[in-house]
Amino acid sequence: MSDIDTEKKGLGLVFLIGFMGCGKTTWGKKLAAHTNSAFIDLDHALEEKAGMSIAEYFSSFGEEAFRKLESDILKTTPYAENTIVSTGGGLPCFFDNMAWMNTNGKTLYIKHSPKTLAHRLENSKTERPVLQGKKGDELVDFITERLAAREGYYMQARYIIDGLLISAEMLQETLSV
Ligand SMILES: Nc1ncnc2c1ncn2[C@@H]1O[C@H](COP(=O)(O)OP(=O)(O)O)[C@@H](O)[C@H]1O
Ligand SMILES: O=C(O)C1=C[C@@H](OP(=O)(O)O)[C@@H](O)[C@H](O)C1
Ligand SMILES: [Mg+2]
Repeated sequence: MSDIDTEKKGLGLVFLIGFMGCGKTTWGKKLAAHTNSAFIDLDHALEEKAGMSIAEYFSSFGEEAFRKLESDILKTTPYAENTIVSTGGGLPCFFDNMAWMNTNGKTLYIKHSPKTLAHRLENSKTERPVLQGKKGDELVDFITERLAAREGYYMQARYIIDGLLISAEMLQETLSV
């Protein structure tokens, strides 16, 4: 298929997955702009529906309720034909969410090392209650452990890319195959 065909057809429904700080939100926005696709960040959709921030939701209702609502929003959001969806880092690892995304769209895992993720997360302004304010070596150790537990889900993605090599063009090319 030529580039022109791909541009006309669009990328379809794409789910970006991976650990907190890997760049799902950042690159989801950029890829959507680059390919004239709609953009949805599921964390943002959840905050809109709940009428509060994720941090507030966690402290009011706990993680179990958060995971149920997150899964519900994933499956009930009306997606336009060409939409880039940035998921929350834990979403693929609960219920049948990963299988659901693979059935309904193309999944792409943005893979990074714990050290890079820790560096990004320490400098990010987004509140992430799962991290409980951890920093330095404690944060690296936490990510190493949590990533090992989650990677079996992430690796079920249809496409897996090295996050250090990412660009909007590279994402578009990968997802067009
Ligand atoms: N090359 C890069 N790509 C994406 N994010 C980067 C990059 N370099 C630094 N960052 C920072 O890393 C963080 C990525 O956060 P975000 O896009 O919210 O990730 P996620 O949605 O996967 O948690 C942001 O604070 C961003 O500024
Ligand atoms: O990994 C996780 O458990 C979470 C990741 C967050 O999204 P990002 O991956 O966009 O930070 C958000 O869904 C929530 O704070 C929980
Ligand atoms: Mg995000």
